[in-house]
Order: sequence, then C-alpha cells, then structure tokens
Amino acid sequence: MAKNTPSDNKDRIYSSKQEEVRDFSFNDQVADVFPDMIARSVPGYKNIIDGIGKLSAIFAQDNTHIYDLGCSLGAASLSMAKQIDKTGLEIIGIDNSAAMVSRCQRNVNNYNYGSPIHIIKDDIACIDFKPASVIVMNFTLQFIDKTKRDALMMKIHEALVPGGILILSEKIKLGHPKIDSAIIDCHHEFKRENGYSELEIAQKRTALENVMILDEFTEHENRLKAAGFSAVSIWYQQFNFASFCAIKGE
Ligand SMILES: C[S@@+](CC[C@H](N)C(=O)[O-])C[C@H]1O[C@@H](n2cnc3c(N)ncnc32)[C@H](O)[C@@H]1O
Ligand SMILES: O=C(O)C(=O)C[C@]1(C(=O)O)C=C[C@@H](O)C=C1
Repeated sequence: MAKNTPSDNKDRIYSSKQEEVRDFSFNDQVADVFPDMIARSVPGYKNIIDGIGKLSAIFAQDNTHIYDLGCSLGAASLSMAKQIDKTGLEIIGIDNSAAMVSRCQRNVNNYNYGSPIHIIKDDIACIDFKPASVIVMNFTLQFIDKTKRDALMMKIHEALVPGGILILSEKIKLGHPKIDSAIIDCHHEFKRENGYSELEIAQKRTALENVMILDEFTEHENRLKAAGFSAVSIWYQQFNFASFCAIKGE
C-alpha cells in the first residue's frame, strides 16, 4: 500500500482547510487514526501508558477489579494486563464511543495476557463500580462535563478498596498566564516536530475548544482531596500533559 494514502491510519483529519470546524468527537474517523493521533499529540503518551502498567502492578490487589475509564482502543488496559501479576483480577475498560469500543474489543481479542479484559460501552458518569484496587482515567476527565467531575471522583474514591489507587492523566492549565502561554507554545512545537502543520494545529485547537475543558493542577488536587484521597502526587509531566496518582488511605 502506498505510504501517504488515507488508509495508512495516519492522522490527516485537520490537514485540509475546513469551512466550518466541527466540535471534536471520538467517531469512526478519529478511532481509525487514534494511535497515530495520540502519539503525535500527547507528549510522553507511551511513557505514561508504560508507567500505568508499572504503577498498577504495585497497587493491584488479588480478587479486585481494575477500571480503565475512557479506554479508547485499550492501550492502558493492555499495558496493565501485561504487567500485573495478581490472581482473581478483572480488568474492565469502559468507553461511550461505539467507534472506539468495537475497535478496542478487536484489540483485546488479539491478546491473551494473565487477567481477563472486558470492554463495555457506557457513560462513565453513570456506571456502578465494583470494588477496585486500580482505577485509570488516561486523558478522559477533561472530556467530562465540569459539573459532573466532583461526583465522579467521589464515586471513584468510594469504589476503591483501602490502599487502592486512581491514576489520572490530564492536559492541564498552568497557573500563571505567561507560563501557560509558553508551555502551550512548547506543545505546539512538539506537534510541529511530529509533522502537524500550522493549519492542523489551529483547526484541532478550534475543534477541541468546547469539548475539552481543562483544569489547573490545584483544581484537580483540591477535587481529589475533597473526594477523600489521602495522598495526591504528580508522577509524570511533560509540558501541559501530566499524570497524577491519588491513593485511598488504608
Ligand atoms: C483521549 S481519549 C482516552 C485515551 C485512552 N485512555 C488511552 O490511554 O489511549 C478519551 C476517551 O474518553 C472517552 N469518553 C469521553 N467521555 C466519556 C464518557 N462520558 N464515558 C465514557 N467514555 C468517555 C472517549 O470516547 C475517548 O475514547
Ligand atoms: O491538546 C491537543 O491538541 C490534543 O490533541 C490532546 C488530545 C488529548 O489530550 O486527549 C485531544 C484529543 C485526542 O484524543 C488526542 C489528544
């Protein structure tokens, strides 16, 4: 197959000028190119996926559930399944995009690691959790209605067993306007270095404007502490992309 054809799964969604840029959605077009899109858009994505596997291997407890909320194509679920060595675990990946869920199910079917992975299509704001030792939200909370975030963190804290961990990765706002602007420039440079044009960067930014609503680290920290988490820490950050871990006290 020729290299630069649309069927090579390379993200070219915003490469042509669009009359009107529609709100970003996790549809078939996005799901088809998602691994390329996220690797070229999120600094440190591969390291974070690997780190989620390593952290979850430390915090997973026998006979509990592991959740991957907003699992997309299952990258975090698969990293955890590969790295966790515990018994009686069930990994549950949940996403409300039909396009993601069907492709994720195929990805999961192609692997056979220790713990079973179940993929469910649902809205994570409405699910009932089973007792969990690890809950992952890798760049998902930023797409959840801001008014629903506090309640979701409380539900997650309640679902965790003592000593359990939430691993939460987010694109964040930096506190100071000058620093925020400089770091956004660094992120755009990262995208340029990964082959995105000015038009692609600008159109994607417009598409995300109403659907991806960012919080500052302090807002995340306050929300997690208010939900009951006893320890909140950043374990990875590159530019305005960070991953936190929050532990439920024993
Ligand atoms: C940036 S992607 C997450 C990437 C993925 N966690 C990974 O590590 O590759 C955000 C995902 O969250 C899902 N999502 C957004 N809102 C959701 C909701 N209310 N319920 C379930 N999934 C949701 C989207 O469909 C999308 O697949
Ligand atoms: O901030 C951007 O420009 C992004 O592309 C970020 C981001 C994300 O953080 O989820 C947005 C949508 C895609 O899922 C991939 C990456």
